[in-house]
Amino acid sequence: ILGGYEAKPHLRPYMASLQLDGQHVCGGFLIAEQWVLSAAHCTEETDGRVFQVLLGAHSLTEPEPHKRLYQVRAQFPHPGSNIHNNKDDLLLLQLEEKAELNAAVQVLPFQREDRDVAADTVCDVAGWGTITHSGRRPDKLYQVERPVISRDVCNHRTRHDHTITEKMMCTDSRRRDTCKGDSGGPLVCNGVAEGVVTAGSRVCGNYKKPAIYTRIAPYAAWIDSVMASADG
Ligand SMILES: NCc1cccc(Nc2n[nH]c3ncnc(Nc4cccc(O)c4)c23)c1
Repeated sequence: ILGGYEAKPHLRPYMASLQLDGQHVCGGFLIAEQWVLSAAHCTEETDGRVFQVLLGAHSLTEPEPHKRLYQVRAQFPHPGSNIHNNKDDLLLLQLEEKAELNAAVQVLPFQREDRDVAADTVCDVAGWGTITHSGRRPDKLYQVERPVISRDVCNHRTRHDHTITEKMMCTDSRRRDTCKGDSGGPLVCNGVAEGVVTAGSRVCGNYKKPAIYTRIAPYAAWIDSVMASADG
């Protein structure tokens, strides 16, 4: 998160850190007791290894009462996701067991009504992604508020040049923005998860490249079908 500030500990009890060998790789969030939603692109440099999911955390390193690392039983990237574009950039992770819910571990509802969030709506996004252009990684969760920008503005030739589909949305990226390691985290508007951070052009903090999110509502049926079909 660039241009943001340290979050209040455990006020975002749905936040997940997707880790490999104890290293934060991507964000994610709890959508059901045994399920975390994130971004498919997060599996790109993992050469087939399965994530571990840290829940109940504010600090990535310090001991905290409700912090717990969960094993992942299975990972389900959206079948339409691919490395060449941002389409269908969603990843469902089934935890090895149901997460123990408490003050620091809670589920976040996601939007099921497929209607665009109005431009200028101020939403918030949090993550353990880099907090400087030089790539400094925080130990604590950071957050930032960002206004939604219309798809027409985001698709302008000088911005994302008509690559933003009706299953994506954008927020202004002037100075305050998402960055490396924030992918997979939720864009929360009025207490509901409306989008999932996708890296897009990977640029951070440049107003000419607004932040891009996969809208969740268009994928509600896919999410429900994967959760219903998986065992347990
Ligand atoms: N703002 C959109 C967005 C959301 C999520 C991730 C991303 N960026 C990135 N995702 N993956 C990456 N691998 C390497 N570098 C990256 N961006 C980067 C790093 C240092 C300085 C800088 O200006 C940009 C990214 C960008």
